[in-house]
Amino acid sequence: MLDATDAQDTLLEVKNIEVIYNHVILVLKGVSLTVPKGGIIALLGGNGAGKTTTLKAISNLLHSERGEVTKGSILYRNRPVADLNPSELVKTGVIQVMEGRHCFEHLTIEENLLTGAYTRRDGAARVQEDLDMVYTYFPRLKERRRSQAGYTSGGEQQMCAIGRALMSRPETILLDEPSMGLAPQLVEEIFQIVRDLNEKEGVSFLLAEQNTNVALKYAHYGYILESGRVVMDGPAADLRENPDVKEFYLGMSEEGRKSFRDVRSYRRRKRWLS
Ligand SMILES: Nc1ncnc2c1ncn2[C@@H]1O[C@H](COP(=O)(O)OP(=O)(O)OP(=O)(O)O)[C@@H](O)[C@H]1O
Repeated sequence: MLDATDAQDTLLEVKNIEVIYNHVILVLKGVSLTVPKGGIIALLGGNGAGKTTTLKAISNLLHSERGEVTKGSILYRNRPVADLNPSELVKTGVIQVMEGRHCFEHLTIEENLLTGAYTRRDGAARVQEDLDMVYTYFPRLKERRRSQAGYTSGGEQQMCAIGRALMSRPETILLDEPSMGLAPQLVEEIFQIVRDLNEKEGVSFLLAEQNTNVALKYAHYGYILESGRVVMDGPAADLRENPDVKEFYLGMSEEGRKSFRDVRSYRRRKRWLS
């Protein structure tokens, strides 16, 4: 079993980072996490917990949003990512799939996938091989390859966004909320593909998810963020069994499944107590 604390094969290390937007809004208040080689690591938490901000801090995308890392450090293979712009980061092996998919709507699925290969200089034949590899994992994309992306379903666009990221031959994919807006069966299908890519292609994932249930089913290790802080972390199997995680994030308790309303009032109680 992979352990996120196994320093030997560490790819990504986020060390105690603080992020401030617009010079005043403190959003991350000391977040640390590790992605080991070959890991699927889940970054969990509710709306506004700071998941997307953490991913953007890693891929150096905060500047365009007037955000900056004001404390701590982020290292990829022991190299500070602050020295790299997003395209250099892609060449280093890290790519982010943004929340909301962001396909080029007027391009076909295949044209979208090919845009993911723009940093590569290893020739058309290798790119074609990888396109075939993407179609092996996503047969739906093969069927829809001549369709304009804007006319494909939400699930197909999510697949397209992941497929496009794969075309850069990444070592690590930062995946922001892959389940967003998708039907449960499709969410499982996408997570199953994430697992396959991890096991067969060796791609590591850091995935931000509100859907704790599905994320902990497929991830090896999880970090739970609340109000910009990591409040809990551990192997996914342990988190799934943890009574607080069950209560607050899986909507279950010792007495059985709790309603969302119960959990909400419990959360309010927890806030008053803290
Ligand atoms: N560009 C920005 N300027 C100011 N505040 C921001 C900006 N982007 C995000 N925030 C604030 O930072 C906090 C964390 O947001 P973030 O998007 O990282 O959370 P999240 O965990 O990804 O939530 P969600 O699941 O809703 O996307 C929120 O309070 C949000 O309002």
